[in-house]
Amino acid sequence: MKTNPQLPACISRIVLVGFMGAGKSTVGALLAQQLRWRFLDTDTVLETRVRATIAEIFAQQGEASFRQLESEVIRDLLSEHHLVLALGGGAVETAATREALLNSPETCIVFLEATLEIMISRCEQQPGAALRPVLNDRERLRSRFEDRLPHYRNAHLVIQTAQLTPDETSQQILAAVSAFLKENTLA
Ligand SMILES: Nc1ncnc2c1ncn2[C@@H]1O[C@H](COP(=O)(O)OP(=O)(O)OP(=O)(O)O)[C@@H](O)[C@H]1O
Ligand SMILES: O=C(O)C1=C[C@@H](O)[C@@H](O)[C@H](O)C1
Ligand SMILES: [Mg+2]
Repeated sequence: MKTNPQLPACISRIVLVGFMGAGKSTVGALLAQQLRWRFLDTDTVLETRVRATIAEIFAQQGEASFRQLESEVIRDLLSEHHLVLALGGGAVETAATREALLNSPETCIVFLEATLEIMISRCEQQPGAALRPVLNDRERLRSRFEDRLPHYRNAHLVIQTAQLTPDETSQQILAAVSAFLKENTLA
């Protein structure tokens, strides 16, 4: 695990970033349970808000429109406390989203890292893989991954997940942030 020096003095929300299949949704739910915080996933919040699936939004409105909606959802959720938030894999592509994340006080950003091959294989084992627009645009997948990496790496914590279970990943995050939690929410 790599820890960047600028971890916030107080943490009242944890945001998980990383490519599709990094484990943001899986680990985020576990982490929130352990902290007794709320867990939200921007993909799910967006789908509920727009009353359409991500595949439908991509097909009907295009990716630029999806990114705009995603950025609005993230901006809104960054005002919540005691929240673990899993971001969509491509959220860091949007400059306004990156800015909102880096300027959000008391927010700890955690990058879940693995190789592209491992993450593709994790995604392919999930139901609905055939409907995922970015996953299925295979020609652009590696360049998207490489373009996003420097943004993911701006996170406060970087965790290599390839050799870990989701529970071990969650435990590593807890160990790294527990001294910084604003309130003692651990049992
Ligand atoms: N060490 C690990 N950490 C996290 N997930 C793992 C790990 N090993 C295997 N997995 C599996 O990989 C999958 C990760 O998928 P998940 O939906 O959590 O990723 P995601 O980062 O939220 O992706 P997306 O950007 O597509 O929403 C899950 O099925 C999970 O069980
Ligand atoms: O990597 C991406 O661009 C995406 C990841 C998913 O979480 C969803 O936000 C959507 O399918 C796009
Ligand atoms: Mg997810």
